[in-house]
Amino acid sequence: MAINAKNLLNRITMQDYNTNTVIRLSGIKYRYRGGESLDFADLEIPSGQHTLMLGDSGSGKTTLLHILSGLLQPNEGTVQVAGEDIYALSARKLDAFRGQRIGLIFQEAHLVKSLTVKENLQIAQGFAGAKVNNDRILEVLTLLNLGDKIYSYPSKLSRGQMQRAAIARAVINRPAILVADEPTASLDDRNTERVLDLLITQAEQHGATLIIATHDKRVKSRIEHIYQVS
Ligand SMILES: Nc1ncnc2c1ncn2[C@@H]1O[C@H](COP(=O)(O)OP(=O)(O)OP(=O)(O)O)[C@@H](O)[C@H]1O
Repeated sequence: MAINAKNLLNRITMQDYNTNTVIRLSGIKYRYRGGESLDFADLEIPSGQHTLMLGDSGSGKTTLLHILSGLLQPNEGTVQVAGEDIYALSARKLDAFRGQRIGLIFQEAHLVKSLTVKENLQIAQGFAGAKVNNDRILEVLTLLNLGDKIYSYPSKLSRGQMQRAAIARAVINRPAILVADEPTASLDDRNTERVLDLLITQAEQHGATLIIATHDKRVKSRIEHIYQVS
């Protein structure tokens, strides 16, 4: 075949795409006990891309986030994250992998109530097998405007502060993938903008891949790529 600029470009683009894919889902099916099977379209997400998972309530967004985060093994299909077939890993290795590579933000903050904000971040560092790094904790909390809450217990935080503490915990280990489930649910427009700014800025600072699941139409204008869950 004659070598010309066009087919060279095609080859380079294809190779780049393949090596940069950070999440690859194929043939995924999940069935809750007694429920119908949820089937998901195949998905490839290039490293650093920001993706919105959009779908009606009950369509399976949370289920899919849990599957790609290593929390819920599908009945069928493969899940590759950063080149690893994650459900082929031992439970211990999968825990460490998740702690190092994936930052999760759930609908509820799920902070440990008996620990201060600082201690919650220290256990997140420990869970990923990293050494406790108090400088990093202060850096992240300051960035998220929570520096003065470092010794506070979760019960003393406002809803917005709790959510920012959950974002701090998700980004503390500079994960390659940041996953947020309905981060703007029940927030007013101003706070929705703030939370999205935080997530996008945090992801951009470390070139992280950002995945947000929502049925909040306000988020749509901020994220370029859409994966429809139906
Ligand atoms: N623990 C469970 N046991 C049984 N069925 C479940 C369970 N969790 C979810 N489901 C069902 O699986 C389907 C997908 O749920 P999922 O929470 O993934 O949807 P979602 O798109 O995230 O919804 P929402 O936008 O309301 O959060 C729904 O029909 C739901 O009822």
